[in-house]
Amino acid sequence: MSAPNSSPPENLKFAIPKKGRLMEKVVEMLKGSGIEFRRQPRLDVALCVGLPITLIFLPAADIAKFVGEGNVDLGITGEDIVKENMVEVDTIMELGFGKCKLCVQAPVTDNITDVESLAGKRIVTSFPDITKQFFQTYDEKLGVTTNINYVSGSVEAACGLGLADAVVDLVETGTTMRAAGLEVVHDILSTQAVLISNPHSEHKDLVAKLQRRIEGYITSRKYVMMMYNISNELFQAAILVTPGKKSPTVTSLEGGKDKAVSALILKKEVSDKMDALHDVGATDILVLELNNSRM
Ligand SMILES: Nc1ncnc2c1ncn2[C@@H]1O[C@H](COP(=O)(O)OP(=O)(O)OP(=O)(O)O)[C@@H](O)[C@H]1O
Ligand SMILES: O=P(O)(O)OC[C@H]1O[C@H](OP(=O)(O)OP(=O)(O)O)[C@H](O)[C@@H]1O
Ligand SMILES: [Mg+2]
Repeated sequence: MSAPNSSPPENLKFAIPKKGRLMEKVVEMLKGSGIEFRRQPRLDVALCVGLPITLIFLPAADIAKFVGEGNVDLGITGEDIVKENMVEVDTIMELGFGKCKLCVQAPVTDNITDVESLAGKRIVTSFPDITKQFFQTYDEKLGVTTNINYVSGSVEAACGLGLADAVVDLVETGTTMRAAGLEVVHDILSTQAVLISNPHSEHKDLVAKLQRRIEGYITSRKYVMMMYNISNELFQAAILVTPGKKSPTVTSLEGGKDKAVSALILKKEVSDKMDALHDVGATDILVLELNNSRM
């Protein structure tokens, strides 16, 4: 695989998915993290504004290999792809999107409950190495050879077409699997999108800066700022409800009888926390969206 070499040599090379659901999320995340770029139509390389970074748009399935081999410094792809490629990369952070499971799936009508009974049969997948590794133990135990065939997409069609007895593919909602008349026989692994870097990259400082920016953005998507007033007597009970990410910020209100508290709250807990604060006796409860953060 040759290095993408159309960027200034001193720039950090950052590979991101060129299409699909991961690309949409990554572009949104980079924008929110202040990593702006201008991409010309049909070009797979873009320079970042005000940062010595060249973005390279690549198929998600190729990114782990590019990072592992040092063709690029940094990349975003699925953990499933990192494992399938068996490359040595540093996983800098989990990104909280692209979450799904890699599962062994078989036709519902076959009523297979034990994955071991698929050893020695025909399996179709886009993850041949993980699949091979998974079935190896059963193959050795039973003295058989599972027949694993690679396809790059639409894996679920393989059983219906008579090409496979089972497939190994990703399941998120299960809609694709059910539409193909399949069911999960066994979960192999859980995956999500990750930021990965080449262990020998010369851009450690810039990688650390990008990590801080992305972490700040992720925190600002996960949390809101909750503010309220509470009397001195009820204060201890209230801060048990809102201990904050590190600790709440507390100021005394004019007159000294009440306190104003602000604390970060997980978005998913907002309604429960507001109810609990109301029950404790807090007033003037406000919830503010975060634009960005740096912890
Ligand atoms: N349904 C899904 N839900 C969540 N994450 C997913 C899902 N499908 C794939 N992924 C994650 O995204 C990675 C890339 O898959 P994706 O489908 O986005 O790319 P692609 O197959 O190259 O593109 P496309 O499907 O648009 O042709 C997968 O390896 C996995 O980590
Ligand atoms: O459980 P679900 O919510 O249905 O999602 C799982 C499906 O999503 C992905 O397919 P994609 O749409 O990317 O098509 P592809 O297989 O052609 O890549 C994956 O390969 C599964 O088929
Ligand atoms: Mg896909």
